[in-house]
Amino acid sequence: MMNRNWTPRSWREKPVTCLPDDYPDPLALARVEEQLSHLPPLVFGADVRRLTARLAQVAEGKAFLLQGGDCAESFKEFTTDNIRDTFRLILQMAVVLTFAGGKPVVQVGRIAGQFAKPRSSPSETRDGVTLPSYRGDIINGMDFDARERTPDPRRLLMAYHQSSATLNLLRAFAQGGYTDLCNLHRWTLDFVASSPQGDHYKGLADKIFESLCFMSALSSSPEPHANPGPVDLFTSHEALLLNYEEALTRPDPGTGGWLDTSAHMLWIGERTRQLNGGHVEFMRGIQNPIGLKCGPTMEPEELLRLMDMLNPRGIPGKLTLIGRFGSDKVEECLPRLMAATRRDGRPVIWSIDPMHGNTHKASNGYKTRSFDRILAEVHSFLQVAAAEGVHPGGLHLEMTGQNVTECLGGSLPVTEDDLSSRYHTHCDPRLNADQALQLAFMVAEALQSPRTTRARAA
Ligand SMILES: O=C[C@H](O)[C@H](O)COP(=O)(O)O
Ligand SMILES: C=C(OP(=O)(O)O)C(=O)O
Repeated sequence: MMNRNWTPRSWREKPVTCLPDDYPDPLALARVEEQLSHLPPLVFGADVRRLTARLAQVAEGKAFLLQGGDCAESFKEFTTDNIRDTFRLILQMAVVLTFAGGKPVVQVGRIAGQFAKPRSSPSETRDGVTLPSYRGDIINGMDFDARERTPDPRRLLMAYHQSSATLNLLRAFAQGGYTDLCNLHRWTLDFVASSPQGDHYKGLADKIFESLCFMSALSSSPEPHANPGPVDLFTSHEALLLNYEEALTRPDPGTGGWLDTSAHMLWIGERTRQLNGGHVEFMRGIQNPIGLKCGPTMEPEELLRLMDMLNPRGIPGKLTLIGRFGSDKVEECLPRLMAATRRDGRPVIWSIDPMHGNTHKASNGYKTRSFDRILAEVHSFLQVAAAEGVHPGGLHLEMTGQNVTECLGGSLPVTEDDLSSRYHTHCDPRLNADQALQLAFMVAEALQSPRTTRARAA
Protein backbone atom coordinates (compact mmCIF):
# COMPACT_ATOMS: atom_id res chain seq x y z
CA MET A 1 0.00 0.00 0.00
CA MET A 2 1.54 3.34 -1.08
CA ASN A 3 1.46 6.40 1.11
CA ARG A 4 0.33 9.53 -0.72
CA ASN A 5 2.92 12.28 -1.21
CA TRP A 6 5.63 10.15 0.32
CA THR A 7 8.96 9.08 -1.12
CA PRO A 8 12.04 7.76 0.67
CA ARG A 9 13.44 11.31 0.23
CA SER A 10 10.42 13.36 1.26
CA TRP A 11 11.88 13.77 4.79
CA ARG A 12 14.39 16.16 3.24
CA GLU A 13 11.65 18.77 2.83
CA LYS A 14 10.89 18.80 6.56
CA PRO A 15 12.77 20.26 9.49
CA VAL A 16 15.08 17.71 11.09
CA THR A 17 16.77 17.61 14.48
CA CYS A 18 19.73 15.60 15.75
CA LEU A 19 21.25 15.09 12.29
CA PRO A 20 24.80 16.25 11.55
CA ASP A 21 24.89 19.32 9.28
CA ASP A 22 28.67 19.59 9.24
CA TYR A 23 29.86 16.98 6.75
CA PRO A 24 32.84 18.81 5.24
CA ASP A 25 32.19 17.33 1.79
CA PRO A 26 28.43 16.93 1.07
CA LEU A 27 29.25 15.45 -2.34
CA ALA A 28 31.20 12.65 -0.72
CA LEU A 29 28.15 11.95 1.45
CA ALA A 30 25.91 11.86 -1.63
CA ARG A 31 28.30 9.41 -3.33
CA VAL A 32 28.19 7.09 -0.32
CA GLU A 33 24.39 7.26 -0.23
CA GLU A 34 24.33 6.30 -3.89
CA GLN A 35 26.71 3.42 -3.27
CA LEU A 36 24.64 2.18 -0.31
CA SER A 37 21.48 2.30 -2.36
CA HIS A 38 22.92 -0.40 -4.65
CA LEU A 39 24.09 -2.73 -1.89
CA PRO A 40 22.00 -5.77 -0.95
CA PRO A 41 19.23 -5.42 1.64
CA LEU A 42 20.16 -6.40 5.19
CA VAL A 43 16.72 -7.83 5.99
CA PHE A 44 13.97 -9.28 3.83
CA GLY A 45 10.30 -8.51 3.45
CA ALA A 46 9.07 -11.94 4.50
CA ASP A 47 10.93 -11.69 7.82
CA VAL A 48 9.64 -8.17 8.43
CA ARG A 49 6.10 -9.37 7.79
CA ARG A 50 6.63 -12.30 10.16
CA LEU A 51 7.74 -9.87 12.86
CA THR A 52 4.67 -7.70 12.29
CA ALA A 53 2.46 -10.77 12.64
CA ARG A 54 4.19 -11.75 15.89
CA LEU A 55 3.88 -8.21 17.20
CA ALA A 56 0.18 -8.32 16.35
CA GLN A 57 -0.03 -11.14 18.92
CA VAL A 58 1.67 -8.89 21.45
CA ALA A 59 -0.85 -6.15 20.71
CA GLU A 60 -3.62 -8.68 21.34
CA GLY A 61 -2.15 -9.55 24.72
CA LYS A 62 -1.09 -13.01 23.59
CA ALA A 63 2.67 -12.48 23.59
CA PHE A 64 5.37 -10.31 25.15
CA LEU A 65 8.06 -8.20 23.43
CA LEU A 66 11.64 -8.25 24.69
CA GLN A 67 13.70 -5.60 22.90
CA GLY A 68 17.23 -5.11 24.10
CA GLY A 69 20.87 -4.70 23.30
CA ASP A 70 23.52 -2.09 22.98
CA CYS A 71 23.14 1.61 23.64
CA ALA A 72 25.51 2.26 20.76
CA GLU A 73 27.29 -0.42 18.77
CA SER A 74 30.86 0.49 17.97
CA PHE A 75 33.44 -0.40 15.36
CA LYS A 76 36.03 -1.06 18.06
CA GLU A 77 33.96 -3.51 20.10
CA PHE A 78 32.82 -5.55 17.13
CA THR A 79 33.68 -9.08 18.21
CA THR A 80 32.12 -12.51 17.95
CA ASP A 81 32.08 -12.78 21.74
CA ASN A 82 30.16 -9.53 22.16
CA ILE A 83 27.51 -10.55 19.66
CA ARG A 84 27.25 -14.09 21.04
CA ASP A 85 26.91 -12.87 24.61
CA THR A 86 24.17 -10.38 23.76
CA PHE A 87 22.34 -13.03 21.76
CA ARG A 88 22.63 -15.49 24.65
CA LEU A 89 21.42 -12.95 27.18
CA ILE A 90 18.32 -12.10 25.13
CA LEU A 91 17.52 -15.81 24.83
CA GLN A 92 18.08 -16.48 28.54
CA MET A 93 15.79 -13.61 29.50
CA ALA A 94 13.20 -14.76 26.99
CA VAL A 95 13.15 -18.26 28.51
CA VAL A 96 12.53 -16.84 31.99
CA LEU A 97 9.82 -14.49 30.76
CA THR A 98 8.12 -17.12 28.62
CA PHE A 99 7.75 -19.59 31.45
CA ALA A 100 6.67 -17.01 33.98
CA GLY A 101 4.26 -15.14 31.75
CA GLY A 102 2.96 -18.23 30.00
CA LYS A 103 3.16 -16.35 26.71
CA PRO A 104 5.59 -16.48 23.81
CA VAL A 105 8.28 -13.81 23.85
CA VAL A 106 9.10 -11.92 20.65
CA GLN A 107 12.85 -11.27 20.69
CA VAL A 108 14.14 -8.10 19.08
CA GLY A 109 17.78 -6.99 19.47
CA ARG A 110 19.07 -3.46 19.54
CA ILE A 111 21.74 -4.77 17.25
CA ALA A 112 23.11 -4.82 13.69
CA GLY A 113 22.49 -1.11 13.06
CA GLN A 114 22.28 0.73 16.40
CA PHE A 115 25.08 3.15 15.56
CA ALA A 116 23.63 6.68 15.67
CA LYS A 117 22.96 8.62 18.90
CA PRO A 118 20.88 11.75 19.44
CA ARG A 119 22.77 14.00 21.88
CA SER A 120 21.49 16.62 24.29
CA SER A 121 24.14 19.06 23.15
CA PRO A 122 25.73 19.40 19.69
CA SER A 123 29.13 20.18 21.23
CA GLU A 124 31.34 19.15 24.11
CA THR A 125 33.92 21.26 25.95
CA ARG A 126 36.95 19.83 27.75
CA ASP A 127 39.67 21.99 29.31
CA GLY A 128 38.53 25.00 27.33
CA VAL A 129 38.46 23.13 23.99
CA THR A 130 35.06 22.78 22.27
CA LEU A 131 34.43 20.07 19.66
CA PRO A 132 31.30 18.53 18.10
CA SER A 133 29.72 15.88 20.34
CA TYR A 134 30.24 12.22 19.57
CA ARG A 135 27.13 11.12 17.64
CA GLY A 136 27.76 7.40 17.22
CA ASP A 137 30.27 5.50 15.08
CA ILE A 138 28.15 5.80 11.95
CA ILE A 139 28.72 9.58 12.08
CA ASN A 140 31.97 10.44 13.88
CA GLY A 141 34.57 9.03 16.29
CA MET A 142 34.55 9.05 20.06
CA ASP A 143 38.09 10.28 20.72
CA PHE A 144 38.23 13.91 21.74
CA ASP A 145 40.11 15.24 18.75
CA ALA A 146 38.98 17.46 15.93
CA ARG A 147 39.59 14.96 13.14
CA GLU A 148 37.74 12.13 14.89
CA ARG A 149 34.77 14.32 15.72
CA THR A 150 34.32 15.46 12.11
CA PRO A 151 31.49 13.52 10.42
CA ASP A 152 32.88 11.11 7.84
CA PRO A 153 30.56 9.56 5.22
CA ARG A 154 32.72 6.44 4.91
CA ARG A 155 31.38 5.51 8.32
CA LEU A 156 27.96 4.78 6.80
CA LEU A 157 29.54 2.04 4.69
CA MET A 158 31.46 0.67 7.65
CA ALA A 159 28.24 0.52 9.68
CA TYR A 160 26.47 -1.25 6.81
CA HIS A 161 29.20 -3.89 6.51
CA GLN A 162 29.40 -4.43 10.26
CA SER A 163 25.61 -4.82 10.41
CA SER A 164 25.78 -7.33 7.59
CA ALA A 165 28.47 -9.40 9.35
CA THR A 166 26.55 -9.17 12.64
CA LEU A 167 23.39 -10.44 10.98
CA ASN A 168 25.35 -13.26 9.41
CA LEU A 169 26.54 -14.37 12.84
CA LEU A 170 23.12 -13.95 14.46
CA ARG A 171 21.51 -16.07 11.76
CA ALA A 172 24.11 -18.78 12.31
CA PHE A 173 23.58 -18.71 16.09
CA ALA A 174 19.82 -18.76 15.64
CA GLN A 175 20.04 -21.90 13.49
CA GLY A 176 22.61 -23.66 15.60
CA GLY A 177 23.60 -24.87 19.06
CA TYR A 178 22.84 -21.68 20.92
CA THR A 179 19.17 -22.45 20.83
CA ASP A 180 19.51 -25.55 23.01
CA LEU A 181 17.15 -24.37 25.70
CA CYS A 182 18.37 -26.69 28.44
CA ASN A 183 21.95 -25.55 28.02
CA LEU A 184 20.84 -21.97 27.83
CA HIS A 185 18.96 -22.33 31.06
CA ARG A 186 21.96 -23.98 32.76
CA TRP A 187 23.74 -20.64 32.37
CA THR A 188 20.77 -18.99 34.02
CA LEU A 189 21.03 -21.50 36.87
CA ASP A 190 24.71 -20.49 37.23
CA PHE A 191 23.55 -16.91 37.64
CA VAL A 192 21.02 -17.97 40.26
CA ALA A 193 23.64 -20.03 42.12
CA SER A 194 26.14 -17.16 42.25
CA SER A 195 23.66 -14.40 43.03
CA PRO A 196 23.28 -13.43 46.70
CA GLN A 197 19.54 -13.18 46.05
CA GLY A 198 19.64 -16.47 44.14
CA ASP A 199 17.62 -18.34 46.74
CA HIS A 200 14.74 -16.05 45.97
CA TYR A 201 14.72 -17.08 42.30
CA LYS A 202 15.68 -20.71 42.81
CA GLY A 203 12.11 -22.00 42.91
CA LEU A 204 11.16 -20.36 39.62
CA ALA A 205 14.48 -21.30 37.98
CA ASP A 206 14.11 -24.96 39.01
CA LYS A 207 10.55 -25.05 37.71
CA ILE A 208 11.69 -23.69 34.36
CA PHE A 209 14.51 -26.23 34.18
CA GLU A 210 12.16 -29.13 34.96
CA SER A 211 9.72 -28.01 32.26
CA LEU A 212 12.51 -27.67 29.72
CA CYS A 213 13.83 -31.12 30.49
CA PHE A 214 10.31 -32.57 30.32
CA MET A 215 9.78 -31.00 26.89
CA SER A 216 13.13 -32.25 25.79
CA ALA A 217 12.27 -35.79 26.96
CA LEU A 218 9.03 -35.64 24.97
CA SER A 219 10.84 -34.62 21.80
CA SER A 220 11.25 -37.42 19.31
CA SER A 221 14.95 -36.65 18.86
CA PRO A 222 17.31 -39.37 20.07
CA GLU A 223 19.54 -36.62 21.49
CA PRO A 224 18.87 -35.49 25.01
CA HIS A 225 18.08 -31.77 25.26
CA ALA A 226 17.73 -31.52 21.53
CA ASN A 227 17.83 -28.26 19.68
CA PRO A 228 14.18 -27.24 19.35
CA GLY A 229 14.84 -25.57 16.00
CA PRO A 230 15.78 -22.10 14.86
CA VAL A 231 14.76 -19.13 16.99
CA ASP A 232 13.51 -15.86 15.61
CA LEU A 233 15.75 -13.00 16.66
CA PHE A 234 14.83 -9.79 14.89
CA THR A 235 16.95 -6.64 14.64
CA SER A 236 16.12 -3.03 15.43
CA HIS A 237 17.68 0.39 15.84
CA GLU A 238 16.72 4.04 16.11
CA ALA A 239 16.06 5.44 12.64
CA LEU A 240 18.09 8.55 13.33
CA LEU A 241 20.54 8.98 10.45
CA LEU A 242 17.95 9.28 7.72
CA ASN A 243 20.56 9.44 4.95
CA TYR A 244 21.43 5.83 5.79
CA GLU A 245 17.80 4.73 6.22
CA GLU A 246 16.74 6.31 2.91
CA ALA A 247 19.56 4.58 1.03
CA LEU A 248 18.45 1.19 2.34
CA THR A 249 14.76 1.75 1.66
CA ARG A 250 13.59 -0.35 -1.26
CA PRO A 251 10.30 -1.29 -2.94
CA ASP A 252 8.93 -4.50 -1.44
CA PRO A 253 7.84 -6.78 -4.29
CA GLY A 254 5.74 -8.79 -1.81
CA THR A 255 3.40 -5.88 -1.05
CA GLY A 256 4.11 -3.03 -3.45
CA GLY A 257 5.08 -0.80 -0.51
CA TRP A 258 8.46 0.41 0.77
CA LEU A 259 10.67 -1.45 3.16
CA ASP A 260 13.55 -0.04 5.15
CA THR A 261 15.90 -2.98 4.74
CA SER A 262 18.38 -1.78 7.38
CA ALA A 263 16.50 -3.64 10.17
CA HIS A 264 13.29 -5.52 10.83
CA MET A 265 12.02 -2.86 13.24
CA LEU A 266 12.93 0.83 13.54
CA TRP A 267 12.01 3.34 16.18
CA ILE A 268 11.60 7.10 16.48
CA GLY A 269 13.48 8.62 19.41
CA GLU A 270 12.16 10.97 22.04
CA ARG A 271 14.11 13.88 20.55
CA THR A 272 12.94 13.39 16.95
CA ARG A 273 9.22 12.69 17.23
CA GLN A 274 8.01 16.14 16.07
CA LEU A 275 4.74 15.76 14.12
CA ASN A 276 6.01 17.92 11.32
CA GLY A 277 9.60 16.72 11.45
CA GLY A 278 11.68 14.72 9.00
CA HIS A 279 11.89 11.59 11.15
CA VAL A 280 8.12 11.14 11.46
CA GLU A 281 7.81 11.92 7.74
CA PHE A 282 10.27 9.16 6.86
CA MET A 283 8.75 6.61 9.20
CA ARG A 284 5.19 7.13 8.02
CA GLY A 285 6.08 5.69 4.62
CA ILE A 286 7.85 2.45 5.47
CA GLN A 287 6.15 -0.86 6.07
CA ASN A 288 8.39 -2.09 8.90
CA PRO A 289 6.91 -2.30 12.37
CA ILE A 290 7.94 0.85 14.21
CA GLY A 291 8.48 2.01 17.73
CA LEU A 292 7.75 5.46 19.11
CA LYS A 293 9.44 6.67 22.27
CA CYS A 294 6.99 8.44 24.57
CA GLY A 295 8.57 10.65 27.23
CA PRO A 296 7.17 12.85 29.98
CA THR A 297 6.18 15.72 27.67
CA MET A 298 3.99 13.58 25.40
CA GLU A 299 0.33 14.60 25.61
CA PRO A 300 -2.56 12.28 24.67
CA GLU A 301 -3.68 14.52 21.78
CA GLU A 302 -0.18 14.58 20.33
CA LEU A 303 0.09 10.80 20.65
CA LEU A 304 -3.18 10.29 18.78
CA ARG A 305 -2.00 12.58 15.99
CA LEU A 306 1.25 10.64 15.76
CA MET A 307 -0.78 7.44 15.54
CA ASP A 308 -2.79 9.03 12.69
CA MET A 309 0.47 9.66 10.84
CA LEU A 310 2.28 6.43 11.64
CA ASN A 311 -0.49 3.84 11.61
CA PRO A 312 -3.70 5.52 10.44
CA ARG A 313 -5.51 2.27 9.68
CA GLY A 314 -4.47 0.58 12.89
CA ILE A 315 -2.58 -2.34 11.39
CA PRO A 316 -2.04 -4.75 14.31
CA GLY A 317 1.64 -5.11 15.25
CA LYS A 318 2.68 -2.02 13.32
CA LEU A 319 3.14 0.40 16.22
CA THR A 320 4.87 -0.10 19.56
CA LEU A 321 4.69 2.77 22.05
CA ILE A 322 7.78 2.74 24.22
CA GLY A 323 7.26 4.70 27.44
CA ARG A 324 10.42 6.22 28.96
CA PHE A 325 9.36 8.58 31.67
CA GLY A 326 11.60 8.00 34.68
CA SER A 327 10.60 6.18 37.86
CA ASP A 328 9.45 9.46 39.41
CA LYS A 329 7.18 10.46 36.49
CA VAL A 330 5.75 7.26 35.08
CA GLU A 331 2.76 7.12 37.42
CA GLU A 332 1.82 10.69 36.56
CA CYS A 333 2.37 10.52 32.78
CA LEU A 334 1.47 7.01 31.64
CA PRO A 335 -2.19 6.58 32.73
CA ARG A 336 -3.55 9.36 30.51
CA LEU A 337 -1.62 8.08 27.49
CA MET A 338 -2.78 4.50 28.03
CA ALA A 339 -6.34 5.69 28.57
CA ALA A 340 -6.17 7.63 25.29
CA THR A 341 -5.00 4.65 23.24
CA ARG A 342 -7.56 2.38 24.90
CA ARG A 343 -10.36 4.81 24.02
CA ASP A 344 -9.00 5.23 20.49
CA GLY A 345 -9.25 1.48 19.97
CA ARG A 346 -6.57 1.05 17.29
CA PRO A 347 -4.25 -1.73 18.41
CA VAL A 348 -0.88 -0.63 19.82
CA ILE A 349 1.71 -2.35 21.94
CA TRP A 350 2.66 -0.65 25.18
CA SER A 351 6.25 -1.33 26.16
CA ILE A 352 8.50 0.26 28.79
CA ASP A 353 12.05 1.59 28.44
CA PRO A 354 13.12 2.05 32.07
CA MET A 355 16.59 3.26 31.06
CA HIS A 356 16.29 6.68 29.42
CA GLY A 357 14.29 8.50 32.08
CA ASN A 358 16.57 7.27 34.86
CA THR A 359 20.01 8.59 33.93
CA HIS A 360 22.02 10.67 36.39
CA LYS A 361 25.59 11.75 37.04
CA ALA A 362 27.37 9.89 39.86
CA SER A 363 29.35 11.96 42.34
CA ASN A 364 32.55 10.91 40.51
CA GLY A 365 31.21 12.25 37.20
CA TYR A 366 30.16 8.98 35.52
CA LYS A 367 26.86 8.96 33.69
CA THR A 368 24.97 6.12 35.34
CA ARG A 369 21.57 4.63 36.19
CA SER A 370 20.37 3.05 39.38
CA PHE A 371 19.07 -0.48 39.09
CA ASP A 372 16.50 0.25 41.79
CA ARG A 373 15.02 3.12 39.78
CA ILE A 374 14.98 0.95 36.66
CA LEU A 375 13.06 -1.73 38.54
CA ALA A 376 10.75 0.84 40.07
CA GLU A 377 9.78 2.18 36.64
CA VAL A 378 9.06 -1.33 35.37
CA HIS A 379 6.92 -2.11 38.42
CA SER A 380 4.96 1.13 38.03
CA PHE A 381 4.45 0.33 34.35
CA LEU A 382 2.97 -3.07 35.23
CA GLN A 383 0.71 -1.55 37.84
CA VAL A 384 -0.53 1.30 35.65
CA ALA A 385 -1.22 -1.17 32.83
CA ALA A 386 -3.20 -3.39 35.21
CA ALA A 387 -5.22 -0.41 36.44
CA GLU A 388 -5.93 0.76 32.86
CA GLY A 389 -6.80 -2.74 31.63
CA VAL A 390 -3.97 -2.60 29.07
CA HIS A 391 -1.61 -5.47 28.24
CA PRO A 392 1.89 -4.62 29.54
CA GLY A 393 3.36 -5.71 26.26
CA GLY A 394 7.09 -5.32 26.46
CA LEU A 395 10.44 -4.28 27.83
CA HIS A 396 13.00 -2.13 26.01
CA LEU A 397 16.49 -2.27 27.53
CA GLU A 398 20.02 -1.06 27.00
CA MET A 399 22.05 -4.06 28.09
CA THR A 400 25.09 -6.12 27.24
CA GLY A 401 26.15 -9.70 27.78
CA GLN A 402 29.48 -8.37 29.10
CA ASN A 403 30.30 -7.93 32.77
CA VAL A 404 30.41 -4.13 32.67
CA THR A 405 30.07 -1.75 35.61
CA GLU A 406 27.91 1.03 34.20
CA CYS A 407 24.60 0.90 36.15
CA LEU A 408 24.58 1.05 39.96
CA GLY A 409 23.16 -1.74 42.11
CA GLY A 410 21.94 -5.21 41.20
CA SER A 411 22.38 -8.54 42.92
CA LEU A 412 26.20 -8.32 42.84
CA PRO A 413 25.97 -4.60 43.53
CA VAL A 414 27.94 -2.13 41.43
CA THR A 415 28.90 0.88 43.56
CA GLU A 416 30.01 4.34 42.47
CA ASP A 417 33.60 3.27 43.18
CA ASP A 418 33.22 0.31 40.81
CA LEU A 419 32.03 2.41 37.86
CA SER A 420 35.54 3.15 36.58
CA SER A 421 36.64 -0.49 36.47
CA ARG A 422 34.62 -1.69 33.45
CA TYR A 423 32.81 1.34 32.06
CA HIS A 424 32.92 0.63 28.33
CA THR A 425 29.77 2.16 26.87
CA HIS A 426 30.09 4.66 24.05
CA CYS A 427 27.17 6.72 25.30
CA ASP A 428 24.72 5.55 27.98
CA PRO A 429 25.14 3.07 30.85
CA ARG A 430 23.90 -0.45 30.10
CA LEU A 431 22.70 -3.26 32.36
CA ASN A 432 25.29 -6.01 32.64
CA ALA A 433 24.26 -9.65 32.16
CA ASP A 434 23.59 -10.24 35.88
CA GLN A 435 21.50 -7.10 36.23
CA ALA A 436 19.53 -7.90 33.08
CA LEU A 437 18.80 -11.46 34.22
CA GLN A 438 17.78 -10.22 37.63
CA LEU A 439 15.39 -7.82 35.97
CA ALA A 440 13.94 -10.66 33.89
CA PHE A 441 13.31 -12.71 37.07
CA MET A 442 11.69 -9.75 38.79
CA VAL A 443 9.43 -9.03 35.84
CA ALA A 444 8.65 -12.75 35.66
CA GLU A 445 7.58 -12.69 39.31
CA ALA A 446 5.52 -9.57 38.81
CA LEU A 447 3.79 -11.07 35.77
CA GLN A 448 2.76 -13.98 37.96
CA SER A 449 1.40 -11.81 40.76
CA PRO A 450 -2.37 -11.33 41.11
CA ARG A 451 -2.09 -7.52 40.77
CA THR A 452 -1.03 -7.87 37.17
CA THR A 453 -3.05 -10.88 36.10
CA ARG A 454 -6.01 -8.73 35.11
CA ALA A 455 -3.94 -6.95 32.46
CA ARG A 456 -2.25 -10.18 31.36
CA ALA A 457 -5.64 -11.68 30.65
CA ALA A 458 -6.68 -8.61 28.61
O1 LIG B 1 20.73 7.20 24.34
C1 LIG B 1 20.16 8.27 24.38
C2 LIG B 1 20.81 9.55 24.11
O2 LIG B 1 21.60 9.47 23.00
C3 LIG B 1 21.63 9.91 25.26
O3 LIG B 1 20.94 9.67 26.46
C4 LIG B 1 22.00 11.33 25.14
O4 LIG B 1 22.99 11.53 26.04
P1 LIG B 1 23.53 12.98 26.38
O5 LIG B 1 22.49 13.63 27.23
O6 LIG B 1 24.80 12.68 27.13
O7 LIG B 1 23.78 13.66 25.10
C1 LIG C 1 18.14 7.66 22.45
C2 LIG C 1 17.40 6.67 22.92
O1 LIG C 1 16.28 6.82 23.64
P1 LIG C 1 15.34 8.08 23.77
O2 LIG C 1 15.04 8.54 22.38
O3 LIG C 1 14.15 7.52 24.46
O4 LIG C 1 16.06 9.09 24.58
C3 LIG C 1 17.76 5.26 22.72
O5 LIG C 1 16.92 4.39 22.98
O6 LIG C 1 18.90 5.00 22.32
